Amino acid sequence: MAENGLKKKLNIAVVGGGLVGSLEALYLAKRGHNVSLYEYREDIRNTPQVRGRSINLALSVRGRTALKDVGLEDHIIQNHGIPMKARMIHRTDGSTYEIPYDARTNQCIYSVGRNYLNGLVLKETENYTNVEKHFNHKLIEANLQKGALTFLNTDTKGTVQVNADLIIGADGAFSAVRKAMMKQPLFDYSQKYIEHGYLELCIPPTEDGQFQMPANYLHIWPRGNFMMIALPNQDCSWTVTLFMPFQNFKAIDSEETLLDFFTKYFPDSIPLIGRKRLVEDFLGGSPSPLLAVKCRPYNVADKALIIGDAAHAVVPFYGQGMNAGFEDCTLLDRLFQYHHDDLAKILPEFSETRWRDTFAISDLAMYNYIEMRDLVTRPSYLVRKAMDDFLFWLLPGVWVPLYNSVTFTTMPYSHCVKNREWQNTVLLYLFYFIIFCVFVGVWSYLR
Ligand SMILES: Cc1cc2nc3c(=O)[nH]c(=O)nc-3n(C[C@H](O)[C@H](O)[C@H](O)COP(=O)(O)OP(=O)(O)OC[C@H]3O[C@@H](n4cnc5c(N)ncnc54)[C@H](O)[C@@H]3O)c2cc1C
Ligand SMILES: Cc1cnn(-c2ccc(OCc3ccccc3)c(C(=O)O)c2)c1-c1ccc(Cl)c(F)c1
Repeated sequence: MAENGLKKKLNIAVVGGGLVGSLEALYLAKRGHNVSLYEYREDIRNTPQVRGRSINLALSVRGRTALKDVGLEDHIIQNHGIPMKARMIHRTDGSTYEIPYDARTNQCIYSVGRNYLNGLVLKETENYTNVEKHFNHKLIEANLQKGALTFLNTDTKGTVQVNADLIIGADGAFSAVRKAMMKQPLFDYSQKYIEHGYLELCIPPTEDGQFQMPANYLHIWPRGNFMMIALPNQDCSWTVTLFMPFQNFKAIDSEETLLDFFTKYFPDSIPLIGRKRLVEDFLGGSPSPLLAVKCRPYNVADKALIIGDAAHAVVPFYGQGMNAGFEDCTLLDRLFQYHHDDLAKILPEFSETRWRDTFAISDLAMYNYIEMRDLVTRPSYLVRKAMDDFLFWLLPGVWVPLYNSVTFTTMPYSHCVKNREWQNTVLLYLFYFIIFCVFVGVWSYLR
């Protein structure tokens, strides 16, 4: 707050015009600050889909809450997002069965196009004269304490010096802003590449432009150490993502080994993708790596902050990365409101209150990745899921399964984990009680 009691207009540089950076620029613009958004790539509204980034994503409640704040939720839900009300599990014999997310309240997640959503948010910033967007600007140097940034203009090959009251790094998993933060004392950082990579394939629409599979489902082919999913697109195609260890990708190096593999594990997908298209896209592509990043704190004094994948890149096995990054923007906006734009209070409080939840979703996603291999084959998982679903039906306000609390509520991620631990304890005692009753019953019968 300025001395005269009026709100001080901050000059804020947002580095990264991806999903989270463009949303954060919009949030800050709505607060009246002067925002300069710097993006390495060209304006995605003028370029085709970037390979090596998922083409569509699952949007759930946390992401929707952010979009509602900036007035874009209704547009996305009514005009673009495709509701997925259940999982459609595909067995190896090609048969399928569905598991609703929540039959009682028709909860669903939405499949949204990455480029469409990013472009929509960028377009919305054009309604604010206090937002400048600079594409083809790559951050190459940062003095965070001084609020000084140096960009390479990849068009002119010249450099651009920028000074800002606040630097927000939303420049993704390989963040240059985070790299500058790592020079700060007491900055903790860890990263992990998992052994799995991912490759995207496409199930095209039928000749008359319809979906080849039931549309309102998240299709999952769980196969132990690898799994495949498909999310629907607006053009009635499907973006199929195969997650598999790199060594397995490497072993599939010919049309014959490819078709043998798909015939064994995903036979129903071959006619859907098309043999020719499958061979071309699989052998013509290469799997992308999956990286998890954990770090803290997210701020440097009242000068700089990292959000989104720059702060907490997670493996995609919970469909929460973008949702978590959007939630960063929501929580940051609440702090701006509460502390009247006082960065000396906002930034440290964001770091201190957020890291437990981002660590929790990172661990949950990694847990899902590890557990998924056994989940669908291990009887104990299936029993647990059945008990979860029954108790959720019996006590909906009390017993919320882990996936539902993460995906369909804004319960802090760390509370979702605590909630699960409480449920595990209850089920364990319930299991012991059942064993005890069986024992007493058998003992009484045999007496
Ligand atoms: C296979 C896969 C599936 C996924 N599925 C889902 C899902 O279903 N649901 C979900 O919620 N999340 C999902 N995610 C995660 C989601 O994609 C990310 O969490 C999200 O894109 C993070 O957004 P971001 O803006 O923080 O980072 P990014 O999307 O990586 O954007 C960072 C931006 O910064 C720019 N940039 C980078 N370096 C610089 C620099 N030096 N100077 C200037 N600009 C720079 C980049 O060009 C980019 O535009 C998935 C991820 C993967 C890999
Ligand atoms: C993109 C996105 C959005 N949500 N989810 C998701 C995650 C976990 C889930 O449950 C654990 C489970 C999944 C698969 C098999 C058994 C249990 C469920 C579910 O239950 O529907 C849904 C994903 C996703 C992302 C990657 C893979 Cl590989 C995947 F399968 C799903």
